[in-house]
Amino acid sequence: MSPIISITGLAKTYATGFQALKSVDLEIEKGEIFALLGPNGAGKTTLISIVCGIVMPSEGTVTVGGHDIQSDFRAAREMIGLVPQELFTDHFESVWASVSYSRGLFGKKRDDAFVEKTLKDLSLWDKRDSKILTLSGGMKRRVLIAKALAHEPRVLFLDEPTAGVDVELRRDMWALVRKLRETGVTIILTTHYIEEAEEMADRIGVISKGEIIVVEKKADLMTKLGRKELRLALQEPLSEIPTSLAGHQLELGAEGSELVYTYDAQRDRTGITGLLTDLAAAGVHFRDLQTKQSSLEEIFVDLVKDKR
Ligand SMILES: Nc1ncnc2c1ncn2[C@@H]1O[C@H](COP(=O)(O)OP(=O)(O)OP(=O)(O)O)[C@@H](O)[C@H]1O
Repeated sequence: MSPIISITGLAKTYATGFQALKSVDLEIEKGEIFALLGPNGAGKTTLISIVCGIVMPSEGTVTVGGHDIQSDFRAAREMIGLVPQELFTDHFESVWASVSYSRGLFGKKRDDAFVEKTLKDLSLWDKRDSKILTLSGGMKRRVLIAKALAHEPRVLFLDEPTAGVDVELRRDMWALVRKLRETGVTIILTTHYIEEAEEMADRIGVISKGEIIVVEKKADLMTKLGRKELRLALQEPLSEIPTSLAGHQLELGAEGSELVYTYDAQRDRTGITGLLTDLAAAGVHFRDLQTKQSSLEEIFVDLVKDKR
């Protein structure tokens, strides 16, 4: 697949002297959902803001659909819709006026049918004449998305799209993002909610202290970096791990009634067969077992911790 966004050697030092981004290279593929994960202050908003032309880069280049964001700003910006974290200024406008205005800002021809379709897709049609200030928080977020989509962008940035929204609205937003992707829109979202990245993303980039430390397909990230655990529920609790089992990666859990074996599922030899043989020889019997793959959250915490 060809990249729709190419970022090369991107760096940003703010006027305070703070270096928020350090030589970031990243390609976003056409039609994917890309999640950018990172702790507070990692540089997510700075990165998005540069691509959207809100913040000037200190070094490096960015192209969107082949257009350089500096030398060919208008063409690059026209391809992008941005759903910011912050809410509105146009409280006294109606939903319809606000969304139509956003379209006009990009010099697009008036197209009432398109605005109508966008509002309908976002379940905002009934609210088209309502003033924005009368809407609930969830509805306001939908309006932000409608405004970002009003000029028919090919790339949509969502900065923390579901921060502070309830579970139901979060699910609605996820469904909506998927629907948008089906129409060929490329989606880049930043999120603190690992669950969101796990649920939504095709690929995940992890940013920490201004550097992209990992970019992987979600499934690869989970198998490559994830570890598996084998939990054995013991017939008799143990007070300590028998010395004959010291060669295995074991821990005692659940007050001695469980043995937890951690292994790398990618390796040819997981060591499970040897472990089971040694357990039998040590007279340790179990009544049940289960395996668990580490979650994206555990992987993320490990990655970011290593970086500190
Ligand atoms: N205009 C600015 N001037 C100086 N420093 C800034 C400016 N904007 C952001 N920073 C700093 O740059 C760093 C990265 O900020 P950024 O907003 O990009 O992080 P983030 O990953 O989006 O974090 P969050 O999830 O908290 O929004 C932070 O330490 C922030 O304080």
